[in-house]
Amino acid sequence: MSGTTQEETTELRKRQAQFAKELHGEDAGSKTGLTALFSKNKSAQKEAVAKYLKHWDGKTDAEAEDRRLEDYNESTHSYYNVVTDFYEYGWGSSFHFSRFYKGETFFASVARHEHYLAYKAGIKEGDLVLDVGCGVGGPAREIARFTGANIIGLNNNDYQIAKAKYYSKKFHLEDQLDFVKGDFMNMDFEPATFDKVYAIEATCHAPKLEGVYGEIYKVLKPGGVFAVYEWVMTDKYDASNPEHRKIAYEIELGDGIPKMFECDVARKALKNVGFEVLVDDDLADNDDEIPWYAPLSGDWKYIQNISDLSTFVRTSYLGRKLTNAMVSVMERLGFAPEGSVKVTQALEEAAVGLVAGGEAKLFTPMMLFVAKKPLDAK
Ligand SMILES: CC(C)=CCC[C@@H](C)[C@H]1CC[C@H]2C3=C(CC[C@]12C)[C@@]1(C)CC[C@H](O)C[C@@H]1CC3
Ligand SMILES: C[S@@+](CC[C@H](N)C(=O)[O-])C[C@H]1O[C@@H](n2cnc3c(N)ncnc32)[C@H](O)[C@@H]1O
Repeated sequence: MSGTTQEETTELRKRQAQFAKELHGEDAGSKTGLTALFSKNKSAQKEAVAKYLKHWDGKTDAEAEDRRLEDYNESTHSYYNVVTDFYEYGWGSSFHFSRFYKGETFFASVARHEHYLAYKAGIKEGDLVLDVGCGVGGPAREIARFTGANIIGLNNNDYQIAKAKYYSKKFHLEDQLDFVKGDFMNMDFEPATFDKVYAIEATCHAPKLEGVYGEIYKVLKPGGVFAVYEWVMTDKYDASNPEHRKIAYEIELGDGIPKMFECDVARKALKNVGFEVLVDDDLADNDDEIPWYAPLSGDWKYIQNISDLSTFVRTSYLGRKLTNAMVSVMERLGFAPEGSVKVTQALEEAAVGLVAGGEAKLFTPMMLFVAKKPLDAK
């Protein structure tokens, strides 16, 4: 975190890149989903799962929380090393939630959620844009096509960067897109580089929101805009209520988040680093007939379209049990690496916590903030 020297950062990056090669192989980009899972280096996968789960021992006291916050970089890196194949298998290449219109397909709603953020940020052709925590580049590809902007994706996970690069070549978007390795708590870009910055369901992995928002503020040009879909606990959340804390812990554990912050913490952090907040809107706080957590809810009444069936089969409660059983057999037979079942169990906790948090409106994955760096900022 803070106090890390340049040598330590370079050393950490080298180690993570080497480990990624060992775990996923040289041609990491080309294999997807469970096919990729079955071709992992088995001992490296076991190590990656252990590295991720070492901080998740059920403890929610301040000391346990501090350990998770301190180790956020390695811990998140390990989390995405082990979940990326499952995410792609179950959800596609955009790792975020979205609102659903009646009759709209799953993938149309995911794309619309991305277009909406681009529209709110005012991203236009020729802009230089930073995507903070870009995953395997699903949103960057969609927003590049939608707006004509040039986008750099920043990510601390080598496997996801390799995949994002592979896809941008495959879809002939290399002229508009680039993907770079880096920690969003300590960015390497020159100050005042970008016209716009966006982040989709990524900055919640930060140990301190002022840290990541401060870096974004620094790399934005004066007058530039930052738009974010933030994961936060809502004003209904009460950390002293054990039921509420249990839900927050399930979300933290299953989603690789050191600590879920409350909405007001995010709001204040934006202001503290110098932003002028233009939009402050929880997009999940509505009466949508089909809630954002519908695919995970297991309620078949939410299937809108025949083309959604394959997604729903993978994401619903029954579908997840089926995947878990399949992975369990494959692990026992030695086809899937040791630890794969533990990963499906952690993801199950995520799904349960997210649906419970969504139903009770204790949690939102789409707290939309649009914030501006003042024109006269230094
Ligand atoms: C972790 C953050 C900040 C965002 C990711 C949001 C979502 C894309 C994921 C949250 C829980 C994930 C699960 C799956 C896909 C991606 C998420 C919805 C699965 C459906 C993938 C297939 C597995 O068998 C079950 C997973 C349940 C959780
Ligand atoms: C849930 S995924 C969202 C990815 C992408 N925004 C999308 O919607 O598809 C969160 C992303 O944040 C990245 N991330 C987490 N912590 C990071 C850090 N400290 N620095 C850079 N990227 C980080 C992860 O590697 C992952 O790609």
